[in-house]
Amino acid sequence: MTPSARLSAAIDLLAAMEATPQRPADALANAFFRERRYIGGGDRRAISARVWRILRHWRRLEWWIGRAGVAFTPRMLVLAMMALEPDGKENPQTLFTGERYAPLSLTGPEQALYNQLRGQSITHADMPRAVRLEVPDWLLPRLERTFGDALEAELAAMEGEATLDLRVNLLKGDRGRARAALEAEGIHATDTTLSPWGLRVAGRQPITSSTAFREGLVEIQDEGSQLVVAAVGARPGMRVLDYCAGAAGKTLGMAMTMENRGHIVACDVSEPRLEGAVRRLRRAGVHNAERHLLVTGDRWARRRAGSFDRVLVDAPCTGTGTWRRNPDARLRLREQDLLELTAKQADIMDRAATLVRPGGRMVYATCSVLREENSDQIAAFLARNPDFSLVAPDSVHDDLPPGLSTDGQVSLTPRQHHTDGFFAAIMQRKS
Ligand SMILES: C[S@@+](CC[C@H](N)C(=O)[O-])C[C@H]1O[C@@H](n2cnc3c(N)ncnc32)[C@H](O)[C@@H]1O
Repeated sequence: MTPSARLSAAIDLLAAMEATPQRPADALANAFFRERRYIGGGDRRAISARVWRILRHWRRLEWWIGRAGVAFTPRMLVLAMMALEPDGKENPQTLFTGERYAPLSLTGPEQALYNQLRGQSITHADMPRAVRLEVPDWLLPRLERTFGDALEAELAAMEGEATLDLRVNLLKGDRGRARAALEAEGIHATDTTLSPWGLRVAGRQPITSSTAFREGLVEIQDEGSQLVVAAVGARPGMRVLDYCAGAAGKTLGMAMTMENRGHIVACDVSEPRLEGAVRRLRRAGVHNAERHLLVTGDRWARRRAGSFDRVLVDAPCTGTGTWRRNPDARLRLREQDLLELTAKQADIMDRAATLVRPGGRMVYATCSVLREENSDQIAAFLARNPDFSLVAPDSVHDDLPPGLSTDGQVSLTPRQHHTDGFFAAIMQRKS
């Protein structure tokens, strides 16, 4: 594709996002490219890179467009980003040509916007703090409560691009073997510093078509997510429950630390998500897992009360820890969502707790950085359930690196740990 045609496709993708603002950008982009199979891998990456860069700067671009008093359109967004790029080398005149596959020529107001913004810095002193930090107004006080003086630095790190991490599946081989297998296919990876099973891949690489991935030797999983698996400490012979298993991302990790021995149940209320687990479990060579769809008034849970050594609650959450991957999620998040999610998290935790055996452990985790979903939830749960208490990671079976948690709670952030934002709390039921 020519640079103009790529630009045109980026404008079309932004228009699709504007038309359905409640749909996640990555799902929209997947559908967009599926309908345009003629767009090759390199073009797709270039188009997505432009769109994701705009998503990361959305509130500031919106502010500049509003200040200029022009209509807020995908073309204006693209132009504003071009004008405000610190080392912007693109010339809109040569891209908006109106020729075949290129965007139409610039209108007067579009050219005026570009001229007005060119050479300015994207962040302006008059911007409200929430605009400058690219967060919804209602969320700013909550983020201030979480991060205090470190807020700006933490949010700056959350604006960066996420790393591409893999978990080596010890059921199939070790880190050295996985590194070598990937290297043989031109994929350079280095050991992660916190997860004992992680590899970090340099740049964007087509992992899913590699032999190591197809044979189940590696799985794509953020290092933070791997550390949640480590916090559970699932061991061979245990009975383990992954209560919000989704497509089994963490079930796979726990089956690995259980060395395929004992029994693990992956539960969820979503049938399609659990369905997604089947292929992954098979590829990873997991033999000790069962799936169970949770339904209202489930007798399955009642019959298994107090029977699991480990229960993981990987709760549905705002996903504020994954903004590096999904910058559009910031724009979609509403206060009502947070209120509904915190009520749901408390309910799920109470239900899951009934399944823990005396002396067993429940690990509550989210990929959120908000206290409301993390330490506040734990404090409220412990007040409601006095037979549970926080415990430090197991010193005998410890996959968590030292120093990450002393009180049984782990808070990871992109700035401090170079992972997604994750929270995990380890709680033990009285014997
Ligand atoms: C954060 S996701 C889980 C991700 C998954 N553990 C992984 O590692 O890939 C949260 C999951 O909770 C599920 N969920 C929502 N409400 C639930 C409920 N009441 N009980 C159990 N699971 C629930 C959702 O369907 C979703 O799959």
